[in-house]
Amino acid sequence: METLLETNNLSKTYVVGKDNQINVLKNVNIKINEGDLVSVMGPSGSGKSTLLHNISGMDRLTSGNVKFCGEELVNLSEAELSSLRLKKMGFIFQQIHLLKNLNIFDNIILPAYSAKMESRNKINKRAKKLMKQTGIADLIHNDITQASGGQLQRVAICRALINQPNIIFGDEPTGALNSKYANEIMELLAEINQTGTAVLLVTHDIKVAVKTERVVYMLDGSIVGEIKLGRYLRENHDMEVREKKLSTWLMQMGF
Ligand SMILES: Nc1ncnc2c1ncn2[C@@H]1O[C@H](COP(=O)(O)OP(=O)(O)OP(=O)(O)O)[C@@H](O)[C@H]1O
Repeated sequence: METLLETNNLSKTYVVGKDNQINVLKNVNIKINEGDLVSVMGPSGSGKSTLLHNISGMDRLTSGNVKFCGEELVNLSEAELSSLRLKKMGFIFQQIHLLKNLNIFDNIILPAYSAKMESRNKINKRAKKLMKQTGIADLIHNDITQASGGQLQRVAICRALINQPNIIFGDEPTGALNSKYANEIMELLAEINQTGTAVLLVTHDIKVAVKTERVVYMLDGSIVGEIKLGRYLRENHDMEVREKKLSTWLMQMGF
């Protein structure tokens, strides 16, 4: 597998107030290969979201570097970074940021129309295909007020996938959903990953992490452990065995 994303001693420091420095990420080294399915766990405040923001170029690191698709993010301008994010990365968050003045279909196609990489006809066709794949084909004419939370997260997934990114970053993507919807969304992300898109998720939810291929654990700004669970869809693993393995390990980590 080719390396898709790699950090080298990634550190992030915030300055709060006059001269109070907080070292939120401390020499983090993480490698994501093409097609990986990884989750990041750890206690609140350990730096998970900050890691996601820094490896995806949403935020600027303080020292070290991040290489994504062969590009050193530190060398890119803001415009180059946003173009890279638009074309090669997809994002899903706990709070689903959809535009209220656009209907569901238009929210999905917007990033592709903005990227101008393909004809509108081709984009529309892919959007319809994604809506079908994610089980929301019936919502094509609906406004975003005319869908459930679980359906809106599927809309966000379609939007994240519309430019055929190399990776999807999810920051607690199931955090606002009930357990049924959360489970469905995680199944969907695992299926999408099967088609080759890497997925990196920040999560507190063992039920989400258990469906990922490996779990890294963050504590106080550092990655302090990693467990490999294997691909559950591909290898048809026993869920109970995976859950036991993961929860025992998380307990050892102090979760
Ligand atoms: N913009 C900022 N300015 C100052 N401190 C920040 C900023 N963003 C995050 N922090 C601090 O960095 C630390 C890590 O925050 P982060 O959101 O990455 O943690 P997390 O592990 O994702 O937490 P949670 O699980 O609660 O979402 C926290 O102490 C937080 O207060």
